[in-house]
Amino acid sequence: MKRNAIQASANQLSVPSVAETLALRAVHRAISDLRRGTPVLLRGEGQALAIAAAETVSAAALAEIVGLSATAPVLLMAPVRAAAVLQRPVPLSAPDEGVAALRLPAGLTSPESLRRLADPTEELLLGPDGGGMERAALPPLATAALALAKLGRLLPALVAAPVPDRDAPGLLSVSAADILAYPESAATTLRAVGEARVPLEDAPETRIIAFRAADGGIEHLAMLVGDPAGVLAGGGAPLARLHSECFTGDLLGSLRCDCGPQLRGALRRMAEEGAGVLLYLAQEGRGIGLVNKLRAYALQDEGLDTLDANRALGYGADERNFLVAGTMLQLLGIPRIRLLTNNPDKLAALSACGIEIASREQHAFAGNGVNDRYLATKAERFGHLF
Ligand SMILES: Nc1nc2c(ncn2[C@@H]2O[C@H](COP(=O)(O)OP(=O)(O)OP(=O)(O)O)[C@@H](O)[C@H]2O)c(=O)[nH]1
Ligand SMILES: [Zn+2]
Repeated sequence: MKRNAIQASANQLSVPSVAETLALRAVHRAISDLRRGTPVLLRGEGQALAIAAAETVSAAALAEIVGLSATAPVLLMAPVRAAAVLQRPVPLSAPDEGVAALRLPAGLTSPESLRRLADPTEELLLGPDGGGMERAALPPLATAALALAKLGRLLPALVAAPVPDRDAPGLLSVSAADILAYPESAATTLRAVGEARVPLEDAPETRIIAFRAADGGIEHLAMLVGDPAGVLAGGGAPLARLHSECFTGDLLGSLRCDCGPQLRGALRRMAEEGAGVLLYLAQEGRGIGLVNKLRAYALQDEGLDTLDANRALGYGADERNFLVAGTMLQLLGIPRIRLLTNNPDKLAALSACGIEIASREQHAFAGNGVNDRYLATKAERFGHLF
């Protein structure tokens, strides 16, 4: 069997320690619990917080949290969403505190009202005065709580109540510090787990290598077109593209974005040159997931642009971590590239991972009438280099 020279080095950089594996596993399990509406116990700094996602919490889970705490639960949200709910600005108590707590009036504690309070695509439940909702003191570990909901690609809104710092029967305990370290820890434990030759319409000489992190999350893919190792051996830099998954654009040909033409265009250009590597990253919707991207589209149809729509949901404009891409290139033995992109963040992130970017290759496609505003926002507000 003929083996690609690059494939041989496509294994793991270093074996994760037992502690690292346990930490990743606990966070991954906690994400699953939040997604199915089960409460989770956050622990750290001698404190503990019982949380459940507002989007999925059941009446039984709410009762469980209430039963564990001496105080009434509060609603944790991104400040921008809290301001929309209260219908007045929410000044932050510290410059980097990306979370606010709201006291829940008695009439607003059903799972249905919590879900609606969390979701900006729903009609506001409250009157113009905020319906009796008030800010509350921020409980401990609130930042990690919001981060966990985001890792679960849920709306970043949680019911939360401080509880005694000891195990609670039936609830999974997870360390707040492990949650905050998770994106980086997961990226550094990637290893190649499967590969095959997959001739593509646009690039017949293509191999696909799948990478999986120790958390067992969704795999990232590398498409090796032609012979990138040969280009490197000759002292050159192969073409490379970091492509974040876009179900609607890549698979369905959605006109709302430029992902489809960018994906096929990159593969075609690599095939024409005889070499290239396309990293297909499991970062749907700039890292907010497909469901939230659909919500963001609904908000865009009401007038917000792509950046403000993300923020209205409580997410950042771009939640991606490109360390996964840097790690994959290292595992593939590709330390030097010519990067097809218009996004300055990708250049900075790969350089920070020690990848040498020999040049940036522009990767722009004409608007189609539907995506013109999206492309304009990328240029004007994301600083894309068109
Ligand atoms: N949240 C959100 N994500 C979107 C929207 N439109 C497209 N996306 C996602 O944006 C990502 C596209 O990213 P990339 O193709 O890497 O594009 P980019 O960051 O503009 O960088 P370059 O194309 O390299 O210049 C995909 O994950 C899409 O699903 C949108 O309106 N909202
Ligand atoms: Zn897209």
